[in-house]
Amino acid sequence: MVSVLGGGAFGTALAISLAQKSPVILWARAPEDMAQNRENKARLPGCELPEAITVTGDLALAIKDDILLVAVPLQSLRGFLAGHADAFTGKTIVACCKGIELSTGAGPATVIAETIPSATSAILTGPSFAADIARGLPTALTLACAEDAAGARLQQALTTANLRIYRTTDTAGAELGGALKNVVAIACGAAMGAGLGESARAALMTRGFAEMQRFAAHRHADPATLSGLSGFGDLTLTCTSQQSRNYRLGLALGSGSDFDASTTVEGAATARAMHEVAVKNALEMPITAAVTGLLDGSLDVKSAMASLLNRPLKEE
Ligand SMILES: NC(=O)c1ccc[n+]([C@@H]2O[C@H](COP(=O)([O-])OP(=O)(O)OC[C@H]3O[C@@H](n4cnc5c(N)ncnc54)[C@H](O)[C@@H]3O)[C@@H](O)[C@H]2O)c1
Ligand SMILES: O=P(O)(O)OC[C@H](O)CO
Repeated sequence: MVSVLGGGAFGTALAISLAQKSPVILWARAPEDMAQNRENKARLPGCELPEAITVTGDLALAIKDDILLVAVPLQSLRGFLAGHADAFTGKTIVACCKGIELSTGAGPATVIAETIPSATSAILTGPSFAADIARGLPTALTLACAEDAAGARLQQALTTANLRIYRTTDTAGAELGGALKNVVAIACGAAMGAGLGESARAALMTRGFAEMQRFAAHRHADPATLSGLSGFGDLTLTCTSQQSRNYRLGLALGSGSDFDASTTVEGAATARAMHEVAVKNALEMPITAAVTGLLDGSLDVKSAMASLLNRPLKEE
């Protein structure tokens, strides 16, 4: 059996998807409302929880299963795993989060390997909105696991009628694609929010993709992974849809409107983390630098765009 740890939008959607095949335990920090109303009103309203889902706040019960999908935000992943390290020993842990740690520059597969070395670690990533998965709309994701046999087992276990899963052993590429596309989505939202137009967005997506490839090469990821669902696929979705929280944060920054600070926006911390790694390693990441400036208030969108346009001309 599979357990899902994390009762936010994505954890709930994955549990709903898996419940088509078998019973699922969904662990949440505050399970009461979901358990009582059979709906995650706070994060995924309008999606009924099937009977096959047991909602619990008892982590020991959830961790009994062998396959554990962990859907907490990336910046919380290390603390969450380390806080229950004994219980996670020897398990198969699939990180369902996207980002790079601010304190270390590590992605989710590395965080699992460092905190629970005895675990088999994997990542589930790619273009998908929780609401689409929960509604049973067709979706394709990437499962990355360095051990191919374990990856194949997970691929089988997590595939459902509407959720098609591809697999790779390139965990570095999969974790970077999912993390970095969020930063580009903030940039695209900001450009659209400031009224700079769709041509500007296309330029940011393309040059943002070049930054993703550069960063991934620095981490020895396979360039082909970046061209797949977890990279190009998720970049396309996130930079073009108002369902994306990263894109919506960008829209708010660009248009000067308010944004609910309690929203999970992985790209904000990831932009800062990437920028630090880029500066330290002399990687050219001007869009990431511009997003970092927008987030800390040192740049506005028009001057950020001007700084990108005024860079020395170069070959593509
Ligand atoms: N929502 C989507 O459409 C979607 C799709 C694909 C991937 N993701 C990824 O899933 C991850 C989670 O996002 P989400 O959409 O579920 O966010 P969310 O804000 O809806 O939920 C986050 C959940 O994590 C819990 N949480 C936070 N810190 C915790 C901790 N220390 N211990 C235990 N629980 C903790 C919160 O209580 C909350 O229930 C992110 O990395 C996101 O990029 C989300
Ligand atoms: O709402 P976002 O911006 O976190 O995007 C959700 C998923 O990552 C899209 O694949």
